[in-house]
Amino acid sequence: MTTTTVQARATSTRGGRPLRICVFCGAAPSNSDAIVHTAKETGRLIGERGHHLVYGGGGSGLMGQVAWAAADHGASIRGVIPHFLYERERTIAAPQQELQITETLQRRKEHMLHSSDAFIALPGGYGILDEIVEVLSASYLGRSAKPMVIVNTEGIWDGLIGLLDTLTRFELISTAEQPTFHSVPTPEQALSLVESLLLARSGGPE
Ligand SMILES: CC(C)=CCNc1ncnc2c1ncn2[C@@H]1O[C@H](COP(=O)(O)O)[C@@H](O)[C@H]1O
Repeated sequence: MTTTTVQARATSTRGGRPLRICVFCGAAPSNSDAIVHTAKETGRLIGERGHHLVYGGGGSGLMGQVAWAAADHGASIRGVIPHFLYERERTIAAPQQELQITETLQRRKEHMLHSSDAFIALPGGYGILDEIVEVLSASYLGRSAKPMVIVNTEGIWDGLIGLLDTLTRFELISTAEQPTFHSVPTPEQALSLVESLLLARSGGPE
């Protein structure tokens, strides 16, 4: 499938407007070239495929890499950042974007959940862990049907996936309400999966 075809099909899934793809990614830079590459690739693909990036609003670390790559490839961007993190995560410049400053971290997550069509989680720290669990629990509790795809570069989410399996095995998580999330090795696969999932449910829940 060519990039052009994907873009045309993907944008048609939400009444002709770009897909709003929320990328969760760390504020730290990481010491792994593979992880940095994943961040840049994700931004590049979002721009090249004509999508709209929603992200944490910072210029630092992997977040900044995603945002700059997306901007360099023509994406429109919305950054969502709590007031108290603005100084810390904007010491390194971020690209041109529509900036939403929230009162709290909780409001940031609510805003991201509400204003995105799908979520892609990249490597990150406590913040990303918190954001992944937020989307999973919204799905588990039936409050969101939006797809989430985890990019498992360097196998960093293997532990989390194993933990969820363990909780399920001990029947601490109900299998009936299993939240749907997908784990893939590359940004290319993440974007293609998000596009096909949204295309399949075109006209489904916003
Ligand atoms: C699961 C857990 C103990 C969470 C507590 N800690 C946090 N909760 C929510 N957002 C955070 C937390 N720590 C950092 N963040 C923010 O989430 C974004 C990604 O952070 P991180 O690099 O994954 O870190 C950054 O904007 C960061 O400032």
